[in-house]
Amino acid sequence: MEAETREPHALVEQRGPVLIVTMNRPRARNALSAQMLAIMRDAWDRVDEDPEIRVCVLTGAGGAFCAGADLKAMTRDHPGDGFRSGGTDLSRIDALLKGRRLTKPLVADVEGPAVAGGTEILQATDVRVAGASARFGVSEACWGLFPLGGSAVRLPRQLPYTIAAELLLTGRHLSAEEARRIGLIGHVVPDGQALAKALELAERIAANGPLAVQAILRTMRETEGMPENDAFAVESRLGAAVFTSADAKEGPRAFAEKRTPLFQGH
Ligand SMILES: C[C@H](/C=C/C(=O)SCCNC(=O)CCNC(=O)[C@H](O)C(C)(C)COP(=O)(O)OP(=O)(O)OC[C@H]1O[C@@H](n2cnc3c(N)ncnc32)[C@H](O)[C@@H]1OP(=O)(O)O)[C@H]1CC[C@H]2[C@@H]3CCC4=CC(=O)CC[C@]4(C)[C@H]3CC[C@]12C
Repeated sequence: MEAETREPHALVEQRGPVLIVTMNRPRARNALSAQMLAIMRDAWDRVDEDPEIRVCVLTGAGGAFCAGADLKAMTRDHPGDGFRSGGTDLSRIDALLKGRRLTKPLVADVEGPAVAGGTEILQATDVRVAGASARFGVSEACWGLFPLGGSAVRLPRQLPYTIAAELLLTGRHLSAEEARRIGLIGHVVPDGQALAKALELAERIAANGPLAVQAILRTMRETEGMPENDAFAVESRLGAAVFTSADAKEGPRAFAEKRTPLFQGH
C-alpha cells in the first residue's frame, strides 16, 4: 500500500446541530487504525456532551465506508498480541460503540464497502442510508478472526436468525439492495447521494424535540429483550419526563400559532 498521508485518520465536522464523523484512510478503504478509533471515541464523547449537537452522521472517505480492521497491520504482529495479557475488557469497545451507544441518533452514510468492522459499527447506528454499489458483510471468519465488534450478539437481534447466522458463518458480502431487503439498512440511493440523504434525515431529526428524540432512543435500547410490562415501566417513566418539559409546551403552542417549533432541549 502507498505510504500513509499526513491526513488525520478520521475527520470531524459540525454543521449546526449535526456532527459528521468521516473515517479517513481512503487508500485502505478506511480500514480501522488506532488513530482513527481514538478520534472516533473522542467524537462520540463530544456528541454526548454537547447539547448543541442533536444528531451524528458516520461516513467514510474516498467512496468507501470501512473495510474493518487493518489486515496488513495484523501481519506485522500476531493479531492476538493485544489480547494475551487478558487485561483488555473486550465487552466494551467505545470507538466501535460496542458496550456503549450514543445518547443521540447516529445516521450511517454508506458508499462502497462496509465490511467486517464496517458492518459491525453499522449495527450501532440507528438510521442507515447506502449508495447502490455499497457492499456489506461480516467477513472476519474468512480470515480466521472473530467479529469482536459485537456482531455475533447484535446481528441476530437486528436480522432474522437464519440470515444473521449465514452472514456471520459464511462471511459473504451482500449488495445494498439485499441489505435493504433483509432490513440491515433502510435506504438505497444512487451512488454518491447517500450523504445528502443521510443529512436530510439527520436535519429532520435535529428539528424535532431533542428530549423526545433522546427518550425514544433510550426506551428502544433499555427495553430490548424485556418482558412487555417491565418495558412499559421504563417507557412510561422516560416518556412522562418528556411531557413535563418546556419543549412539550412549545410544540403544541407552535402548532396552534402555525409556526415551526423552537425546541430548547429542556
Ligand atoms: C474484530 C474487529 C474487526 C475485525 C475485522 O474487521 S477483520 C478485517 C476484515 N476485513 C475484510 O475482510 C475486508 C478486506 N478487504 C476487502 O475485502 C476489499 O479490500 C474491499 C471489499 C474492502 C474493497 O475491495 P476493492 O476491490 O474496492 O479494493 P481493494 O483493491 O481490495 O483494496 C484497496 C486497497 O485497500 C487495502 N485494504 C482493503 N481492505 C483492507 C483491510 N481490511 N486492511 C488493510 N488494507 C485493506 C487493499 O489492500 C488495497 O491496498 P493496495 O495497497 O492498493 O493493494 C476488530 C476491529 C477493531 C478491533 C479492536 C481495536 C482495538 C483493540 C486493540 C487491541 O490491541 C486488541 C483488542 C481491540 C479491542 C481490537 C479487537 C478486534 C476489533 C474489534
